Amino acid sequence: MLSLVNISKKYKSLPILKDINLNIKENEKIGIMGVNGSGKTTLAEIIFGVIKPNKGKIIFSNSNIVIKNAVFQDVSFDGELKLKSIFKFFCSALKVKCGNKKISEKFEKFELENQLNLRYSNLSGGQKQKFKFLIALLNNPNFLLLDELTTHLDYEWKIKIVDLVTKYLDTKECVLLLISHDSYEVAKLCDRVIVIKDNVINKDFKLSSNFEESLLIIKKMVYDNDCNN
Ligand SMILES: Nc1ncnc2c1ncn2[C@@H]1O[C@H](COP(=O)(O)OP(=O)(O)OP(=O)(O)O)[C@@H](O)[C@H]1O
Repeated sequence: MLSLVNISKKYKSLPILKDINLNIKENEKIGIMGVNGSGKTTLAEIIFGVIKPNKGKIIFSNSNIVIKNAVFQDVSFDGELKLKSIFKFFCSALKVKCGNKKISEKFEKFELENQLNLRYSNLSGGQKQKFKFLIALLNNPNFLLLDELTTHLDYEWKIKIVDLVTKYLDTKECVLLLISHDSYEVAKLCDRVIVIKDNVINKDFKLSSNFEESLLIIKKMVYDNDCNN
């Protein structure tokens, strides 16, 4: 569906990514892992066209229309705006019909109905994360990037959000790129993992359809834990 060919990125003279080659197939769910500052978000921003690489190209080999949506960890909305206004703005921009009843239903699903008329700046970190995810699903994307999806969420909401993503992915042909430090969500949501280290894709491996097995594979491959010991 999409190929990265010899992608390199530097900030000033500091290399972040060097000659990255990556093929992403239809419907793949890829976890992008690696230590802080290894270049995960940079790679995702290049794929999403937010920033340009210094070298290399991206080839889309699918004629289907790709609706790419993303939840970036640092992207925010105007804090003065109320959630309902932001939501309506996106409905209109994305040409999604949403009356008041539909809006209430969507907000209730994420337990944000009491925040509908609050300003974005008044939300907690977890509520902001849920709201960004709600917006990201508005137009049924078939290419979804989630950057540290559950970072600000408590345990209960982490499980719920992973569940909501799973349900969404079950009903839709969709590529998922999940940037994460969290083995639980990667094992739950992904079928393949790439690890960025020393500016390159250092590991690229498949996960199992069994969650427990996937957790063990991640522990072994990412954290170099020999699970038999
Ligand atoms: N606009 C920028 N200008 C200069 N350096 C940048 C810029 N954006 C990112 N970097 C640097 O690029 C490197 C990779 O950053 P990136 O955000 O891609 O890492 P990451 O793997 O997503 O990290 P984390 O897990 O902490 O979110 C970091 O050293 C960061 O400081």
